[in-house]
Amino acid sequence: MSRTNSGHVKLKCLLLACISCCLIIFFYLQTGEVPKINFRTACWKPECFNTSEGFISYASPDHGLKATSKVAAIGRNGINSIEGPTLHSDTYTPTWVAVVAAKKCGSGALTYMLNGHPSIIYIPRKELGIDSTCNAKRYMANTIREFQITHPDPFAYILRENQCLWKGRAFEVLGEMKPHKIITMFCDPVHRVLSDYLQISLRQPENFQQFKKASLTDSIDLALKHLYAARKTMFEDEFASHVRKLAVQFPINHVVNIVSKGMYVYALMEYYKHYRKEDVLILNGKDMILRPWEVMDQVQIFLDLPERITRSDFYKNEKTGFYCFIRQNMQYCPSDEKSLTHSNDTVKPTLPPDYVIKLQKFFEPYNKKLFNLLGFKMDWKN
Ligand SMILES: Nc1ncnc2c1ncn2[C@@H]1O[C@H](COP(=O)(O)OS(=O)(=O)O)[C@@H](OP(=O)(O)O)[C@H]1O
Repeated sequence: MSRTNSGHVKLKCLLLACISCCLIIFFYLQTGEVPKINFRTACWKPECFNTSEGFISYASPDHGLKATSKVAAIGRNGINSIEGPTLHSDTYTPTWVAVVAAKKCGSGALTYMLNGHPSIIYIPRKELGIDSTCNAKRYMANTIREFQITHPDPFAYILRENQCLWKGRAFEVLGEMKPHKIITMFCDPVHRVLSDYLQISLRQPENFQQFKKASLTDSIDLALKHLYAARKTMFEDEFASHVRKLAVQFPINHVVNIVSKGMYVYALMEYYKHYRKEDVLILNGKDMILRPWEVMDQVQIFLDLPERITRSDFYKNEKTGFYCFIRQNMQYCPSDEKSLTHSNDTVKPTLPPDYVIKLQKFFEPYNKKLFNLLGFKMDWKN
């Protein structure tokens, strides 16, 4: 072999090695798994790179799951086209659902009640023993696999991870373990400010220290000042991403967050980049308080589950004003201390009327954008 020829061969090898490294890094970033190259079935044609059944197979432990097989045809909402692990047979796999609701909009009651459905398993995050499931990709993927083995029967697994609402790409890192469907819940952003402030000041005093004991109205003023100034100096896209970052990068107790977390449109926009609209269910927190059985119905239809939770599973607790859920051996009936802003017989804090107006004015354009994106309005009036 001539010197030039061997030089070319070396160069080609080097190039091939570089491409392989890039692919491995890309794959790792996407899935959190180190890919194992199966040379026997390797396909180096460009079209192979577009399919999940190309030359890469998973090196993760085999729990009896076929990592690359297709999700079977289940449900009328089209999840049959989603790639995912198949359990035990090629014809059935449970639906993975992530509840990512706006903080203080009623997702606690929602998930608890849904857990009363015989075909739903709600997995509390504390059971997973991690702080956040948005980015703990390897851990999440393994835990989900294990749950699928220990609970092979139920139709849907629900995980509540409200922190992920502001990280629209959050679940992408889970790769094939990404939830199939998303349930979110929004409520009146004006009332949410009060609810959030009280939650931090009364229930999380350790976080409240850092609020520097700003009063509710001082906190709102500071937050509005920041957000109006940012809006003025930034382009729309830049501002949207700034709002998303506030919720994620600023500490939980940052005053700006009590207002910015009500600008739901900027959270939802990101979700729609990663999920089809029909795979995202938007619920109204107000319905959860007034007609929880209707919310349950929406979820049952969305997940294509048999209607097991009905109106007769609810009764009103006149003392708290909330509906309680009772079904077989499950009961959810929060005491009047659970709610920080609602109760029928104790005086709860309210927002001063001038602050209601200030906040309504601030949220108006963002609510409008949200309703345009949704194609329907949410009634948040009391
Ligand atoms: N049935 C029932 N029982 C109790 N509470 C109910 C119920 N339905 C909705 N809500 C409203 O849920 C609000 C708390 O929301 P979250 O559970 O999402 O809070 S958190 O984000 O998990 O901290 C909570 O807000 P506050 O009343 O402002 O505390 C409730 O109004």
